[in-house]
Amino acid sequence: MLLSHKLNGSATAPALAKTPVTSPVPIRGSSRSSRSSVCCKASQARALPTLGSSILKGTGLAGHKSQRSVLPTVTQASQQGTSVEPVTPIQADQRVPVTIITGFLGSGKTTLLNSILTRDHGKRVAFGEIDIDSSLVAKQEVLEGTNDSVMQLSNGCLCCTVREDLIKALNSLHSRRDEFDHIVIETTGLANPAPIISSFYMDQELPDKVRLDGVVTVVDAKHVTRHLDNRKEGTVSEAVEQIAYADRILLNKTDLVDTPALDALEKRIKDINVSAEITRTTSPHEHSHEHEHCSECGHDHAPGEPHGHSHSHDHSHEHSHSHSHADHSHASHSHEHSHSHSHNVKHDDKVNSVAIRLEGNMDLDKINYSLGLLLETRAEDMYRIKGLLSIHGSDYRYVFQGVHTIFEGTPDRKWFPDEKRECKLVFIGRELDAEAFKDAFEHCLVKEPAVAA
Ligand SMILES: Nc1nc2c(ncn2[C@@H]2O[C@H](COP(=O)(O)OP(=O)(O)OP(=O)(O)O)[C@@H](O)[C@H]2O)c(=O)[nH]1
Repeated sequence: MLLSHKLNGSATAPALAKTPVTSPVPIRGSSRSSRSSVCCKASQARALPTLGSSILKGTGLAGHKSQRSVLPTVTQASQQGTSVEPVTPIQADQRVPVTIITGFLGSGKTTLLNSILTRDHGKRVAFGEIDIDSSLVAKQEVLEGTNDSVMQLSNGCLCCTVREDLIKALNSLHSRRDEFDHIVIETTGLANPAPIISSFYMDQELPDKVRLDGVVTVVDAKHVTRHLDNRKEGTVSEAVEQIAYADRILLNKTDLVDTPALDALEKRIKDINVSAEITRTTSPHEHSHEHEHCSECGHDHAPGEPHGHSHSHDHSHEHSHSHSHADHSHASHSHEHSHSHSHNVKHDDKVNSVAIRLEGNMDLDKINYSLGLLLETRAEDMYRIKGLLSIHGSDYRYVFQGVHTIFEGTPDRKWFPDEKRECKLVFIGRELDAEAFKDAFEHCLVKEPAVAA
């Protein structure tokens, strides 16, 4: 349902409120992604898209413009001897920011959203809910003061249906953009938010109207360990994927978990996604502990009430439950072991993060080549990439981000005269080898001539 609400307060997705700027894009593109390649089974099975991270200060680009390889645009600019400066002046981004809220069943998305929508933060929010798992996807749009209702979807290719419907809804909302400041989309269902995120980049016009501001994942601190561990051989659990795509993570229901367990959980989350900011939350829920929602059986239970299934809400029991998964360690154990961010992820989540920070300037051709190669060869494993680059010969910082085959980058602001020139890159994906990544990107640095003694 899409509703316009007067948002009060600032509990909104914190990733949202940045002041964006926009500019054209010397660095942009996506590896050979095409609509067909990101559609249907391919996109459902994996997930593709996303961005909206706060490092990207609004771009004039998006998927449809980024269907080209990441290489030619930049290389061309460089070879022609042209600078990599922005082509037109950086200007304020007028597009409507959209936040996607995702999270496992019962994690507290709706409760949090309700609190966002009723607090006094002076923003008007249009809110939409999309069920990405149901075989029948239905959606309604209702704007405050009106009763315009809207779209009922039929069965069909789910990701196409979701995408087409979302694109229509957002386009239609945009025509009334004076009525709200921000759009929030809550995803329901188990799946990862990939088809929704990709919608922002697959349409021709949408990227000029709305910008994906961020993906917020609500994590149920009480039950997430089980969800993280619950995966079929050779696959990644949906809970892991939801964490991997996040720009911001709300670790919710902290009232039900003790601090050491929360600390261990945060560590496990950071092993998956090192760049998302984690905020611990306790939602103002109606029936608190008396009736805790059970995400496993879908019902609310009073404390001590039999669940009719194996898990208990008692901490010690939950620990033993998790240990019963033979190939996983429990989150609470993770702090006892030293962790590697490369292959040996203790929990066998397979999804890990590599964060690289390098002082100095990058050679445009080399970084372009390296990123292009990565997109060519590891696109399916690459859930998200984000970065801030200092490019040799440019006064501008460059920010980029990508999801699987979709990639976009743009000049940000000028480096301050006394600012240290450095590059930061974050990769979140399956089985990423930190050392190999570091080596590859170190080679992109411009070697400064040795200073004579
Ligand atoms: N103890 C506790 N319960 C919470 C908290 N946040 C939400 N709940 C409860 O958890 C249950 C599920 O919350 P919802 O907001 O409906 O979760 P959801 O993610 O929207 O659920 P789905 O739409 O089914 O995926 C409700 O019974 C809430 O009252 C919290 O911080 N602490």
